[in-house]
Amino acid sequence: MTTSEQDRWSRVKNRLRSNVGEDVYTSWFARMDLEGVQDESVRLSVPTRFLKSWIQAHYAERVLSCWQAEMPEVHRIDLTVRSAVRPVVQPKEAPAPVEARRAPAPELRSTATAPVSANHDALGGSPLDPRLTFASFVIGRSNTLAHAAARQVAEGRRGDPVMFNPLYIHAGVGLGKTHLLQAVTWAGNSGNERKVLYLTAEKFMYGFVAALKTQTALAFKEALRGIDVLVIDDLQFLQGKSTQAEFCHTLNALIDAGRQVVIAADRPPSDLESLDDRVRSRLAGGLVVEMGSLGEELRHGILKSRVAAARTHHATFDVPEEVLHYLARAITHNGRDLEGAINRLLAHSKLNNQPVTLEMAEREVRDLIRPSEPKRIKIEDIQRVVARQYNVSRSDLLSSRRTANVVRPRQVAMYLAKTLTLRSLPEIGRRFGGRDHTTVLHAVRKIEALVSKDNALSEEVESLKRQLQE
Ligand SMILES: Nc1ncnc2c1ncn2[C@@H]1O[C@H](COP(=O)(O)OP(=O)(O)OP(=O)(O)O)[C@@H](O)[C@H]1O
Repeated sequence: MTTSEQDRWSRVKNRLRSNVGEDVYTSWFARMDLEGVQDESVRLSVPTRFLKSWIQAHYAERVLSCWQAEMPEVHRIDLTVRSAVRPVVQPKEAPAPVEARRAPAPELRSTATAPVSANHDALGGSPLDPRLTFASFVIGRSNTLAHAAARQVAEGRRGDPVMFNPLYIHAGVGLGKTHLLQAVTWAGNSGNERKVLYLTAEKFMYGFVAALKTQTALAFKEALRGIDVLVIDDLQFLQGKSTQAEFCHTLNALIDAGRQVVIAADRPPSDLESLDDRVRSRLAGGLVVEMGSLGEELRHGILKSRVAAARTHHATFDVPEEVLHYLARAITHNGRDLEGAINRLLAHSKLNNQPVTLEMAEREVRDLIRPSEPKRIKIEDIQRVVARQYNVSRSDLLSSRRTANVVRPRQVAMYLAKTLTLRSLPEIGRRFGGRDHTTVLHAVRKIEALVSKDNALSEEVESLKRQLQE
């Protein structure tokens, strides 16, 4: 490549960087090379097929226009996968020991077909519950999309194009994240064709720390990257700079190598405040799906499926329809309480040798219902729900930005914090990026005045309240 071509390429890259932003640039373009320019076409290369198809699908136009800004005569970009155009040159020096020669994160293509069982087994995924499968997962309005995406991932075969990567599922406590992730793991592993590894973020963290201590970190990383589908649960618990850096490498390496990553957390990527910006943007770059609260119909379905599961071991156990309806209406909190209720009815009817009745159910699950206790709403929940409704991030709400699309949602969130929680104005101010209590008071008054005359806003606020109180 001539010096002038190199200079031009640097300028195009700079344009691209400012066009797409630093995060996107680093994730997708940092390893794109110029192979040559001929007449009207430019040849670029990337190290993996996945990068190629992603850039073609999402950024082809922008890459072309950045080139055209430098060279108007360019009308075509040919993007190739590097190994196909530039054979890897073996180093001349004496061969390094095998461990040291292992490829770092970006060159993981070489592990694509490597046998991984030994290391994979050594990795030891987190334990799986045999009951948490697709067969026992009940589909309802709030989880249809998450279920469909998870199924699609589970049914993929080695070598299939990966449609959304990572698949990121978030939901509140007990709404079925672990169930869905373990279902993906069971189903993915059942064909024995792919290696699917399920890890909680804590296990990932401790596995890495333990590996570092026993000097096996390299083998651990290799093993981790040698699997086809990595499933990570409870990502909100991932902490520590070096673990996060390792997680980021693993994520990039797997995604670039066309392997699937599935993640669950209790909040969207933008709210994982302890994670580095680059990781967050990479997480948000796949498919992010929220599972909402369990509606009554879904709760009823879950109860039914729990009873059916119990009956496989206790054939005489039965729960009348009216009891199921009562429980589905009364236990609104989460899936774990539904499971607990059925377990109690089962224990009670077995131990006392009595059939389940409505009266027995009311007595046995009383503490799971807490009818008079209003749900305690947290300021973070308000911020999360408001941010989602207005399509801004939670950090926007806490920031000092004063654009209209952020100011109004922030005022609504402050108003809800004042009306739905017992927090004082100064406390609310502190929780909204360290604002003064007079700012909160102004927001509360403003929204109070507006809802009395603006029907649309009043409906929005009511809908937010319903979502928070559900
Ligand atoms: N759609 C569903 N179908 C069947 N069971 C469900 C469903 N949603 C939740 N459950 C059940 O509710 C219980 C809690 O679900 P799970 O452990 O998956 O929640 P989670 O979202 O991972 O919670 P946490 O945030 O506490 O980890 C489990 O027993 C699970 O089987």
